[in-house]
Amino acid sequence: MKVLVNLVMQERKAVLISILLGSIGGITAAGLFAMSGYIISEASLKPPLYVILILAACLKLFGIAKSVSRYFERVVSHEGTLRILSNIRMTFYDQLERLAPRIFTKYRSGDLLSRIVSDVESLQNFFLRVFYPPIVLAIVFIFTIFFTMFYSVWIALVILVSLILTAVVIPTLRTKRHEKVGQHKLEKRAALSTEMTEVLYGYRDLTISHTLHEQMDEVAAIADAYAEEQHKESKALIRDQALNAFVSMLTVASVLVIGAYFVTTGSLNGLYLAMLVLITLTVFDLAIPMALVPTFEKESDQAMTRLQMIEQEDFGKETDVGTFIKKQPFSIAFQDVSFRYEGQAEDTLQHIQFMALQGSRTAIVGASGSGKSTIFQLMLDLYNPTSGQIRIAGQPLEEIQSEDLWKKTTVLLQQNHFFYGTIRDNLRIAKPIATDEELDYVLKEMELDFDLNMQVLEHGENLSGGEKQRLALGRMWLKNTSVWLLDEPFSALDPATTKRLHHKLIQKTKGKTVVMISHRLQGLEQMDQILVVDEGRIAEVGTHADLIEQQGIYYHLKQIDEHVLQE
Ligand SMILES: Nc1ncnc2c1ncn2[C@@H]1O[C@H](COP(=O)(O)OP(=O)(O)OP(=O)(O)O)[C@@H](O)[C@H]1O
Repeated sequence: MKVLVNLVMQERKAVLISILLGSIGGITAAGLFAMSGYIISEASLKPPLYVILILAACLKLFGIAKSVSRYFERVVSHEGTLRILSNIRMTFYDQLERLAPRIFTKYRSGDLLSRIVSDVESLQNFFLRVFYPPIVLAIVFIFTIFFTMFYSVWIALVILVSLILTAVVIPTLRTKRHEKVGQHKLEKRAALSTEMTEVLYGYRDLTISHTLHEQMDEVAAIADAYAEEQHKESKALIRDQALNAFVSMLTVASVLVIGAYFVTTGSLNGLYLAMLVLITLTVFDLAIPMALVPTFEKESDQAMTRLQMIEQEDFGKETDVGTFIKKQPFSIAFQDVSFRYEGQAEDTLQHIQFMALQGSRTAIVGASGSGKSTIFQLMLDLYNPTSGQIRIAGQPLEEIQSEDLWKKTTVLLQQNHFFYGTIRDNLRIAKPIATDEELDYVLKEMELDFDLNMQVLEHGENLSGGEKQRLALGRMWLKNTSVWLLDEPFSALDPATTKRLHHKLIQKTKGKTVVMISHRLQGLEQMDQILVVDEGRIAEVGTHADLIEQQGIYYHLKQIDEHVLQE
């Protein structure tokens, strides 16, 4: 709640103008109806024409003032809300960006989508319906009560008591129930978004495996549950509004009865009765939406809490502290590093110890599942070691800002994302200022015969596996920092292309620190050291020649590799 108020108060000017215009709108509306009541009564007494004319002119004035102030109140408050939402989105996006590579270990993408779209969207009600309308209502009521007191203290008292009932007592009594309904609705909405995202991602696989219908049934069940929560909420809202409307009507009736009684006793001039009844009717019309305040307040609060959960999530690293990596290219050292994935019974990596010297080339090889990519992820600070230490340029990794590390490394992962757009857009991710000549050169280096304007479909759907890999390598060519980390850069390429690109890679990375994971064992003769990983341990270390001479795991893997190639 405090956070929400702070966010709204960043738009102080919009808040003040909305309150001012809202109050003018409310008071002029009350004035308009009061004046109408008065004219009706006055007209029955057949006053001179000029009196009617003056009153009618005032009526018009009130009408115009009411419409103009209402219009600008809406404009200012909605513009303010849009700015507030935009600030929230930016803040949330900054948090996501900071946590992005690690966040998927704890959150599913559909849930994140729901937070960034629906939860942020829910917050618009906070300013528009929760924050300033009650202040406007209070101002209009104070004005009305003082105005009414001038004619009858008792009628003013009736209005005051009814106001407390509609604006405070009834909403407070119902807050508890709304809390549950709102919470369930947000949870169901997040679940629906999560399941829908999964189905969209896996649509093709589900269709091929004939399980789409079952999956869609599950989604439909969640959608029904969400619709039910929405239905429950709508019912509660309507009930509350109806209750407020009932109290309002009761108040109007009371004012009429009490007023009529005072007219008969002579303590109220009958000329003012219609005016008092109509002013009461108008101001209570403004009070009816107050029934919705607790619901929207709770919903905003819960949505904000869901957004904040991510900010408060402990991903095991303070990314905003630490010094910068100054040395280029830098060395990477693992000192007795062990690592266990959350929820796993055993360590995936055990006592990993090695040093990739600055400007040297290291290859990590080993069987599938031996832990090569995990070493990589630790190196990139995507996970923290369970024990031991990783040092970058001699500094402990935990003291280095992840973003600084990522900025200074050229990283190729096994899976790379391609965006809907052109080849140019997809390459420029690595270097936004790259010229077309530069991009064309990179495409040529990657042996890709693409036009820069060629359309890339979502997830690179219209590219082959090898094309995607070369396009991703092209990004590396463009980024070209002094440290390269490559996870299976040629796994989707044929041996001949692999050989040519491997050669180019060696040329391109001269004098840089290179760590490359490789399944296949071609071209590792140029590596300064090869680490052979076996079941989470480093089983062998040495150059190609050393390891061949040792006739250990590497030697055997190499023999199998060559055998496979010959086949
Ligand atoms: N996020 C994760 N949570 C739990 N276990 C994981 C996770 N990622 C990988 N593992 C497990 O850790 C082990 C090592 O995986 P890793 O991806 O490091 O192997 P790899 O040597 O790179 O394999 P490949 O050559 O097939 O890519 C595997 O048994 C894998 O199942």
